[in-house]
Amino acid sequence: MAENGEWHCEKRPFSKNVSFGRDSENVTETGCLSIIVLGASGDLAKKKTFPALFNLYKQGFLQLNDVHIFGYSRTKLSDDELRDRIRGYLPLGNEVTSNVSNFLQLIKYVSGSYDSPEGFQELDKAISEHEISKNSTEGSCRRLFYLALPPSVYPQVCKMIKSCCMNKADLGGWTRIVVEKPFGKDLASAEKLSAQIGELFNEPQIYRINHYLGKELVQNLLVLRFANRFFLPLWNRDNIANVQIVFREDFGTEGRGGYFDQYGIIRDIIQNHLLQVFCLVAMEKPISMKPEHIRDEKVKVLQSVNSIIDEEVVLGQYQGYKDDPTVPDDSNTPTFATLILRIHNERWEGVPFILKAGKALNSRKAEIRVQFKDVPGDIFKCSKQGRNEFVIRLQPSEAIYMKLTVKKPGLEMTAAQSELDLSYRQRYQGIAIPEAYERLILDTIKGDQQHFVRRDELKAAWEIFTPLLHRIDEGEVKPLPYEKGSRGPAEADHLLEKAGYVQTHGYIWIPPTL
Ligand SMILES: NC(=O)C1=CN([C@@H]2O[C@H](COP(=O)(O)OP(=O)(O)OC[C@H]3O[C@@H](n4cnc5c(N)ncnc54)[C@H](OP(=O)(O)O)[C@@H]3O)[C@@H](O)[C@H]2O)C=CC1
Ligand SMILES: O=C1O[C@H](COP(=O)(O)O)[C@@H](O)[C@H](O)[C@H]1O
Repeated sequence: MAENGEWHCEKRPFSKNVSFGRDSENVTETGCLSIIVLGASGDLAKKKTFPALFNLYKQGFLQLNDVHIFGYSRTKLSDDELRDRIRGYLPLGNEVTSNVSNFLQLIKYVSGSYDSPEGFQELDKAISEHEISKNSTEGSCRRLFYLALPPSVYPQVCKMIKSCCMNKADLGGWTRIVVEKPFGKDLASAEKLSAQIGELFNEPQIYRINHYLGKELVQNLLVLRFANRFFLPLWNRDNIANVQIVFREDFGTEGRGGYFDQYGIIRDIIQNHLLQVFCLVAMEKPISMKPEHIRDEKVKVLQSVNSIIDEEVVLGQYQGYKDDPTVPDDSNTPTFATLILRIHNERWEGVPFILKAGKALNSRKAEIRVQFKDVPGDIFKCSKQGRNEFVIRLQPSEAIYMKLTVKKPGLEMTAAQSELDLSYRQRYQGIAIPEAYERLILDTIKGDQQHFVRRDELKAAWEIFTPLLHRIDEGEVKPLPYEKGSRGPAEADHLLEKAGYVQTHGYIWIPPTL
């Protein structure tokens, strides 16, 4: 931040960094960089991966004289055809046209299969040609493989990368792979996938991406919790009544029904995105901000979570979900879930963490809501007004606000609910908040694994949900129908109430306008 209080993003060359968690410390990164997007013809690649690379390019993190980007998939495409597919998805501000075309010229396409060496050998040749053209010493080059592919092909693709496309020697260069969620369907399948990939790559080479960890306010959580004195004594069972972590979408699974039906809302959102947020809210203070220290604490809190009980789960499926021709008529897949996690430790015993996610609801938002207990000896009858709440709005309209009771302005001594409000759009005017993928891809290039999921963390996450997921898969726990555009099943609100959440009636936070 500049002295005048404004934030700005410097245009700068890719810097040598000192992040913890790199493949090897104290190595000067001089070799050229190849970013290979596998599954380049797909949805994620065009909507997220290439746009994120474009943003990094615009800010000077990817340099024309240093970086090359390769797309790889089975679809037969020319370089220009791939560029044309991508062009329409690039986030254009007041863009100079030459920026877009220079970026697109960085991209080459190679077509090949995922399970035989020919295509990968051709890819390796193309990468090597690029490296040679940049006069890079063999072995000093950096190769980043982004698997924008269905997880079913991860093992074979990793084998092919390992046998055909690795950086040739260890002269400061590296080979890293980025894998997308869903990483497995349950504990056994995730462990199998981890073992298959783990035989080929070391943990520091594997980046399990979860884009929620790249969101601005998720990245803010540890700072908020551990850099502010006033939260430290309050953040525990003595003061906090309950915590909600909520994800809502106001659209259904249209166009993705086939994928979604095999996974459901718990695997799609709760086991990964909401659980990562949960870790950051509930974990103990790490020894330092080093990635391994943070991830150690996340694993500890995950391992302290009790088994989920059926009485603390409400599942829903929106009416019309099964109209999608790719969804079976007898689908038992939940598109909505509210469930309670309970942590068996000194800080959190007895505090319900309510995780809620749903598709086709009445609004789109993601937030964390920490509700405090009632004031003891309440001389103002504050509890009638509602409880103190600390809310972190992850999206849309990023904000942090604190609901508190104040004297209503005027002659009378009346208490009323109000808020201390840090709305980002208002407070940080003119600051573009980076896209999650942009940040995370930059981390993979820097070798910073703080915002990526470690193998033992993933295992602990699946351990929490697998028994419930199996009961759902077996049809033992069934989703309740709910209307599209509603709040979800009413039973979910009853569960919240039962868990001790007290809703403030007649109060609504309105994001300030400029
Ligand atoms: N799309 C999104 O918004 C998000 C996606 N993800 C994850 O990212 C990954 C990629 O997602 P997305 O781009 O949507 O997926 P797509 O279905 O678009 O698949 C990507 C590419 O993979 C190839 N492919 C598709 N199905 C198969 C198959 N059965 N066997 C081999 N290759 C196949 C296709 O390329 P070709 O046929 O040309 O080889 C396709 O273009 C997935 O793991 C997904 O869960 C995560 C978060 C959000
Ligand atoms: O991973 C996924 O996330 C999106 C929601 O992402 P967001 O950044 O827009 O909140 C969700 O729609 C999708 O089902 C899921 O696979």
